[in-house]
This record gives sequence, C-alpha cells and structure tokens, in this order.
Amino acid sequence: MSFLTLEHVSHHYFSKKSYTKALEDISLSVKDGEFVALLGPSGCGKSTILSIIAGIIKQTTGEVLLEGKPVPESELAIGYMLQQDYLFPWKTIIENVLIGPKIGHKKTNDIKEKALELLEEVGLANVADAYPGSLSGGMRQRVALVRTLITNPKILLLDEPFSALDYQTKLKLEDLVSELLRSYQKTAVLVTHDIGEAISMSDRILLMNANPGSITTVFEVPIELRNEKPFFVRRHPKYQLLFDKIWEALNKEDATKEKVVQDQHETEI
Ligand SMILES: Nc1ncnc2c1ncn2[C@@H]1O[C@H](COP(=O)(O)OP(=O)(O)OP(=O)(O)O)[C@@H](O)[C@H]1O
Repeated sequence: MSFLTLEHVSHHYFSKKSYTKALEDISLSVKDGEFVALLGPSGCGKSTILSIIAGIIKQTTGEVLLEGKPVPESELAIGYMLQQDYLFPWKTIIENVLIGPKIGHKKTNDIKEKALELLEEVGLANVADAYPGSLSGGMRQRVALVRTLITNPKILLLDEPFSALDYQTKLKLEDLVSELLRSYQKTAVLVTHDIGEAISMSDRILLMNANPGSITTVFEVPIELRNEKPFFVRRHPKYQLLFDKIWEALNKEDATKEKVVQDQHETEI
C-alpha cells in the first residue's frame, strides 16, 4: 500500500490583489521507507506540496492521503526540516531538542535520554548544554535534525535543509541525514534545486516544471546508488549518466518555455 498519496492535487493562492495557480494536477505516491526528491526551478510549487502534505494548507482540489487517511484525519507524526533551523537562542541545545515532546505533552522520563542518544549520533552530545549562538551553521542544522527525529515521525519533509550551508558542510550533512534516515527506515520527501543532492540521497526523483507547478518526468535512481553514502554516489558512473538525463530534461523544458515566450512576442508584434 502507498504510504503517501496525492491524487490530482491542484492549488491556487488567492488574495484581493493576486491569483496564482501554484499546482496543477499533481499525482504521486510514496512507499513506506522510500526517499523521494522533488526537483525543480524556483516557484514550481515544491514547498506548496510539502505544506499540503503537512496539513499546513489545504489543497484547492484533489486528495492527499497518509496511510490511506485524508491528511486532516491522519494522526501520523510528521517531521519538518527547513532551510532555517529556527532554534530558540535563549534555550540550550537539549532544551531546543525537547520542545516538540514538551508541546505535544510527550515529555516522558526517558525522552531526555533518547535526545542525548540522538545528539551523540550526530556528534553533538558535548554541546547539549550550550546555546545555539555558539554553534556553527552545520551544527545548528544537526540540532534541527535531532529536534525533528525526537518526536519519532514516520515521514520527514525536508525543505532545502542544506541550501544555507557552505558546500563542505552540506556534503557532510547529506551523508549524515541519509545514513540516519535509512537506518531508521523513515519515509522522506526532499525538496531541492540541486540535481546532485537529489540523485545522491533519493530512490526516486520527480522533476517539476513551473507555471503552474506540475510533475513532468519521474527518474528512478539505479539500485546500485541507493544504499551508498551520497558522497560516494557522486563518483559512480551511473550518477553521471542520470545527472546528464535530468540536465537534458531541464534544458528541454527551458527551451520550450523560451519558444512560447518568443511566439507570444511575435504574435504581439
Ligand atoms: N502564500 C502565498 N501566497 C501567494 N502565492 C504564493 C504563496 N506561496 C507561494 N506562492 C506562489 O506559488 C508558487 C509556488 O510557490 P512555492 O514556494 O511552492 O514554490 P517552490 O518551488 O517551493 O519555490 P522555491 O524553490 O523558490 O522555494 C509561486 O509562484 C509562488 O510565488
């Protein structure tokens, strides 16, 4: 059975002054334990899809099911990790990690132990009592990851979580996140602009196009690449082949868009 299903989902943003058709007829399904990437240009609706899955906004039309139940009825724990870490500067690292269980009234006796174990796994047990201000961007994002995992979500929504980091830190974190999520067999949807990141972390890549946002092509990541660390995936010959295919598909879409603009221009003249 599909773990997450979107059926013919469209979304329009309305305001007094504007109307944006953000998504049109999006259908996708994600299996339990699968890692799927949404890849596409800015404005193609990737974050809108995550917000709909998380139940933050309701789609205009179509259906979104988590384990077969419509999102508002689902009680499934969802983890959300964003580009910014949103750590509270006045709280220590361990306090920041425990915010979710505290708000959800799930602060059991062993939850602090679990938090320390997770901090240990990401190499941060020694800064549990420090404040976020004394940590680097990569360390802060690792805290954000622990804060996401502590509530034991079954599905993780990752909205460009590495895009604000320097390149070296980003590669290291991709390895860490990939290893952790696979070891805990989490289902994940990653939003990214980065072709390399999508190939090296996911099982399947859904390529999107903008105006309105739609899925144009689905790429399966070859099985040989899936259980490798992202850093090593980037060296595999099959990585390069897939990268070229995706690059070609993206450029084809751009060329089509340019042609439409040129045709419109010529019609206006
Ligand atoms: N709250 C909103 N009100 C009106 N329009 C919005 C709103 N949020 C997003 N949009 C519009 O919907 C479209 C899709 O936006 P969305 O942020 O989902 O795309 P994205 O692919 O995640 O972009 P990026 O990669 O730049 O984050 C864009 O045209 C955007 O301007």
